[in-house]
Amino acid sequence: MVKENIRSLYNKAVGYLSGPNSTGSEPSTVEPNQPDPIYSSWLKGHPSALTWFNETTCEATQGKQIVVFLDYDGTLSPIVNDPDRAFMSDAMRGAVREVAKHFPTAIISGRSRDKVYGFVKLDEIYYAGSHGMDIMGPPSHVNSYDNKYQTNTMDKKGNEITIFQPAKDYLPIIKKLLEAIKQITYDIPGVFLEDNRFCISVHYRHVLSEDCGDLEERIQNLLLEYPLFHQTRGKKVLEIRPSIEWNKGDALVYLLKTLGFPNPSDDIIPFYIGDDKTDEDAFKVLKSRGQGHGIVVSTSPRETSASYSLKDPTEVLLFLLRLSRWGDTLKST
Ligand SMILES: O=P(O)(O)OC[C@H]1O[C@H](O[C@H]2O[C@H](CO)[C@@H](O)[C@H](O)[C@H]2O)[C@H](O)[C@@H](O)[C@@H]1O
Repeated sequence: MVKENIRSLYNKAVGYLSGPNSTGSEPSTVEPNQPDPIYSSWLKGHPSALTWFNETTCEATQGKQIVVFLDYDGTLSPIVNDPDRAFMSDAMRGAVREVAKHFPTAIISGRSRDKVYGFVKLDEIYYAGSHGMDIMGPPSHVNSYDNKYQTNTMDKKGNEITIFQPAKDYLPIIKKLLEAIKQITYDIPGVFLEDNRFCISVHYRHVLSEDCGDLEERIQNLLLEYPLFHQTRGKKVLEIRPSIEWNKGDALVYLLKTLGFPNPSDDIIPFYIGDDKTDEDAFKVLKSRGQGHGIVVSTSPRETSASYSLKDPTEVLLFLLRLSRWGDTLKST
């Protein structure tokens, strides 16, 4: 039954990629007819994870624990104009669910944890919101983190979980900062503010290009009054966050520790798939630990610490389905 589900999801994704005359075999249309020479040369340094993750590489993972980390926007859902409508397809949800049946799986997003959960709606995975500053992970008995920021509790199903919020002390001031940002940006048409609990997103996708400089200047000036915060950038978004030494890479390490894999020498293969600048922190961690594989989602060449690439969420879907099929094979052997 599970195998049937995976096969039908996989065929659907392959059919989608191959177009209406699809034979159901691996899509040849994944490669454009006229490959861009710059992209092709970049691909040599960051090969497609779809090409690379074949039977031989799967075999090489045998005996090792695969752990899967996923970004949300631009990875599990396509980038869309309205941040409130970045829905995940049922096929993608099904694929993540299947992967999580075989391997510990976590989503690490810039969104608030509640918002990501609202899109993903899966109880069988872990979530880290606010760029990793709000983690819902496995029960942690690890002492190396400040217990002040760590709470052991139960999820809806009565399973033990740990909430880790290293920027907890900043909550009251973030609320104040959000109000201040509202006040200085209300007269710039197209600005959309998103409360990501421990971070604030200032979206400028719909702001006229001639107003963008002004918007950024106002934010910079305001941040002079809030020295405990700084601004980073995502896709058409300014992200305001507490200046603590914590990012998606730290969240990945935290989750690996609480999953029982504290050391770079542990026999595990973590995969991290993401499309944004903030995902680079996680790619760097994997690279420096010499553990697992970073997979960047990008249709164009870019500077990255990831080793492999996927073009878009549709290719992410195919990759996840392939991973879950491999998990199925492992189970039956
Ligand atoms: O870490 P992520 O899960 O990738 O979150 C990063 C930001 O993603 C969202 O914004 C981006 O996606 C929107 C929907 O596709 C798009 O409209 C926006 O322009 C993108 O920047 C999210 O809304 C932000 O709060 C996150 O910081």
